[in-house]
Amino acid sequence: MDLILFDTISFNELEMTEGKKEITTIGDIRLLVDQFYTRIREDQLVGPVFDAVIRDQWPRHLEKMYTFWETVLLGNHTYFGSPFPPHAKLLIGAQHFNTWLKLWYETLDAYFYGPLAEEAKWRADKMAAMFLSKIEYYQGTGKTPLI
Ligand code: HEM
Repeated sequence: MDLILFDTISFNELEMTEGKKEITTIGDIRLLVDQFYTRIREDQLVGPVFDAVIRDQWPRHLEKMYTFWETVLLGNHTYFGSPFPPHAKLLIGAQHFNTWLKLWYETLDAYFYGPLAEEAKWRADKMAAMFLSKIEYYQGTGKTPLI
């Protein structure tokens, strides 16, 4: 009986991590970011919002996002921007952020497991909530964001 239980647990753990890896290198960050924005661009709700701003500058945007997530997850400080301002005047709300987060979680779960994969979800959750609350504030008051 014990043996059967042990086998079941091992099998489940194997299935959860099979073909996946922990996030450890800039190559992992690039894979994550590339796969995520491929999903973003294919999405009918959020894809057009990105494309309207980024147009033919996707390589530049992806390079910036590699540095952002490399800084957040690997602690190599290569991103020196201000994340919020490009979002301040976008006509987006809770539904857009929910879709963004769903695609982010799906991409992470498709390729990665482990503490940094979970941290990537946690960080994105917090930033999405912060962005949304600032956007709603600016949309409600008509004020211009300072930072
Ligand atoms: C539906 C939700 C979102 C939309 C539509 C969106 C859209 C955009 C757009 C249009 C840009 C500017 C790209 C450019 O000018 O090249 C941008 C930049 C960026 N976004 Fe988002 N974004 C969303 C959510 C998020 C979230 C949740 C995060 C953080 C986890 C994030 C992090 C960033 C960062 C770091 C930049 C670069 C800022 C800089 O110029 O330094 N975005 N985003």
